[in-house]
Amino acid sequence: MWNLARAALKVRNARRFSMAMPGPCIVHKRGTDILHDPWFNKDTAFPLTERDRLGLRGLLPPRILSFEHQYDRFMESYHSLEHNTRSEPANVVALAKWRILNRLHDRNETLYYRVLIDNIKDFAPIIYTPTVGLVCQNYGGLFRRPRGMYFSAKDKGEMTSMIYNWPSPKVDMIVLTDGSRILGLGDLGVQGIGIPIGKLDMYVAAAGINPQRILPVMLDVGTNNQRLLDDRLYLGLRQPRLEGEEYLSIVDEFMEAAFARWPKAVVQFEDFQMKWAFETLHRYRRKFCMFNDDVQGTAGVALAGLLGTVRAQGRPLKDFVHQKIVVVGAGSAGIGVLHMAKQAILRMRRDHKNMAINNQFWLLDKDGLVTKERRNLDSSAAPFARGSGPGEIEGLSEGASLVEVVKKVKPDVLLGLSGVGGIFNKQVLEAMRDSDSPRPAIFAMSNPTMNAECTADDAFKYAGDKIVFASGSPFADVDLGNGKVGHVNQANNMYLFPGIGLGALLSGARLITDGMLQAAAECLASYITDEDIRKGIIFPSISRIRHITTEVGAAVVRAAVAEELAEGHCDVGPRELMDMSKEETIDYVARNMWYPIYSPLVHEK
Ligand SMILES: NC(=O)c1ccc[n+]([C@@H]2O[C@H](COP(=O)([O-])OP(=O)(O)OC[C@H]3O[C@@H](n4cnc5c(N)ncnc54)[C@H](O)[C@@H]3O)[C@@H](O)[C@H]2O)c1
Ligand SMILES: O=C(O)C[C@H](O)C(=O)O
Ligand SMILES: [Mg+2]
Repeated sequence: MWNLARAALKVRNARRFSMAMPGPCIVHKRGTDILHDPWFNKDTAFPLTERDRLGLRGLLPPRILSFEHQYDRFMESYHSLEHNTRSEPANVVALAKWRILNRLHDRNETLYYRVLIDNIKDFAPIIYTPTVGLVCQNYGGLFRRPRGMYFSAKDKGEMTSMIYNWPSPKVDMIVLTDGSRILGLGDLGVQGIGIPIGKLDMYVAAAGINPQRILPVMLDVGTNNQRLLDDRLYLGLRQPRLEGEEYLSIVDEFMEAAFARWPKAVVQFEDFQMKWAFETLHRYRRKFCMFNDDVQGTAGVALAGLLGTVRAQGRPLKDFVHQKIVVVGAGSAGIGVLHMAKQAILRMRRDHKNMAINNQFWLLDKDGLVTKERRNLDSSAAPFARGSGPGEIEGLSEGASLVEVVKKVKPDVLLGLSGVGGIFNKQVLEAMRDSDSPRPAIFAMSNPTMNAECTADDAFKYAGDKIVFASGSPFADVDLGNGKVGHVNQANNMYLFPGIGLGALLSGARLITDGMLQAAAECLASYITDEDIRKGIIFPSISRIRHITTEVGAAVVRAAVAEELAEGHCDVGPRELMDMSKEETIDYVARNMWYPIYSPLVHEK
C-alpha cells in the first residue's frame, strides 16, 4: 500500500517537475559566486553544460541530481528531523524546523520556495505565525546571515544613496516594520525583521511575487524594551525610540528613497504600534502605493469572517446589520475591523447618515468597556464608544468587564484582537452559550498561539458545539466525540495581504483605495460554499492560498480599473485591463505569478 502511494506520488511529482521550460536567466557572475548566491544556486542540479559555461566544473560532486530528487532529499531530511525531535519540547522542535528551512532559504531559493509552496499548510506555521514570533524573540542568538535592509536613525540623510546598496534592480513588494508591536509580543526592536521576512515569504508562496523582487525592511529607530537594551546580543540601536517629528522624518526619508528608486513598488506597513500605524497610513495613503496590513488587511479578513458567520446562522447576508458584535482590543487591528464593518453596514443600509449605526458594536480595551464617559478617550476609539440612553443596555457602564458585557449583550460574535492570551476564559466562554445567536462565533485572532484569547479546545468545551471558531494562529480541529468535529478556521490577514499587494502591483494603481480593499474582502467572503459554511468552515484551507490570492488579486485589479486608477503593468496597458472580463483578469493575474523552476543560466560580463 505504502509503495503504491509512493509510486503514485512519484508520477505526480514527475509531471509537476517537468512543467513548461522557463526562459533563460542572465547572470553576471561565475564559479563559486554563483554557488553562494541563493537566487541562482541549483546545488547538485547544475547540468554539465551549465557547469562548463559558468566555470562550475570541479566545484561540485560529479553526480547530477534532478530538481525532483533534491526536493525528495530535503523532505526526507525534514521528516527525519521531525522524527528525531518528537520527544523534545515544542519550542525546540519549532526552532529546529525553522533552522532547516532557513538554511535552505539561504542556500537555494528556488528549491526553498518550491517546498514552501507544495507544503504550505505544514510550513506556514514555521515561517509565519506562530514560530516566526519565537524567531523574533530569539533573533540575537539565531542571526547568521542578513536578509533584507536595515535603515536606522543613524542613517538619516543617507537613505537615498543607501537604497542603491540593494542588489536587485527591480523591487515589486516591500514589507516595512519598525518592530514596535510584533504580533502580541510587544516592542522587539530590530528583532522584528523576522516579520517582514515571513510576510514576504507568503507573498512569494501565495501571490507568486518573484523572490528577486521582494525587500524586507527594518526601520530601527531604537527600542523601549529595557530587556533588549540590556541584552549583550541585541543587534539594534541601543537607544530609546525616536518620537514625534524625529520619528516621522525617518519614515518620510525611507518612503521617498524607496519610491525614488522603485516608483512602481507596493509598500506594506506591518506591526507598527497603533499611534504610528494610523498616523503613517493617514500620511502616506494618498501619496504612495501603500497599505497597513494590521489595520486594513485584518479588517477585510475579519469582515469576511463576520459575513461567513451570518451565513452559518442560516440568515441572509443583509442580516449583518442586526448582528451584535463585541470587539476586545481597541488597537490598530480592532479599530480597523470596526471601521470596515461599519462601512459594510452603511452600504447594506444605503443610509450614510444613520448615526445609530454603532448600536451593534461594543468595544473593550485594557480598561474594560469603552464609553463616552471614558477619561482621555482615544480619538480612534471615540466613534465606537457607547453612550447612554435608548439603544444602550441597562447596567453596562464605563469600564464594564468582558464577562459582564458578554452576559448582558449576548453577542452573535465575540472577536479578540487584544494580544492577551486566555482572556476569553471559562466564564466568558460559558456566557457565550447564552448568546442570542443560533451559532455564536468566537474569533480569538491574537498572535502568536500563546497570545490567542482562548484555545480551540476551550472554545468548544465551554461555549458548546454549535459555535463557529476562528483563531489568528493555527489550532488543530477539535474532536467533539461521536464522530463530530469542531472546525478550526484560521482568521489571519494572510488570506488578503498577498492578493491586495499583487492586485495593486498588476493594476499599476498608484494608490490603494477603500474600494480596492473592499473588493478584496468581498472576494474572500464569497469564496466559501454554502455547504462548507454549514459545517462551520468560514475560511478556506491555507493549502488553497495560491488560488485564493489569484482571485483576490483579480478582484483588486478590477476595482482599480473601475475607479480609473489602473495604469497598467509592464506591457499590459490600462485599456487592455479595462477590456478584460472577470475570467480574463483572473487569467492575467495567474499568468503573472512566479513559480519556482530552475531556469537555464547564461553568463554575461
Ligand atoms: N489574526 C490576524 O490577522 C491579526 C491581525 C492583526 C493583529 N492581530 C493580533 O491582534 C493583537 C493586537 O494587535 P493591535 O495591532 O491591535 O495591537 P495594539 O497594541 O494596537 O492594541 C491592543 C489593544 O488591546 C487592548 N487590551 C490590552 N489588554 C487588554 C485586556 N486585558 N482586555 C481588553 N483589551 C485589552 C489594548 O488596550 C489595546 O487597545 C496582536 O496580538 C496581533 O498579533 C492579529
Ligand atoms: O502576522 C500575523 O500572523 C497576523 C498579523 O499581521 C499580526 O500582526 O498578528
Ligand atoms: Mg501584523
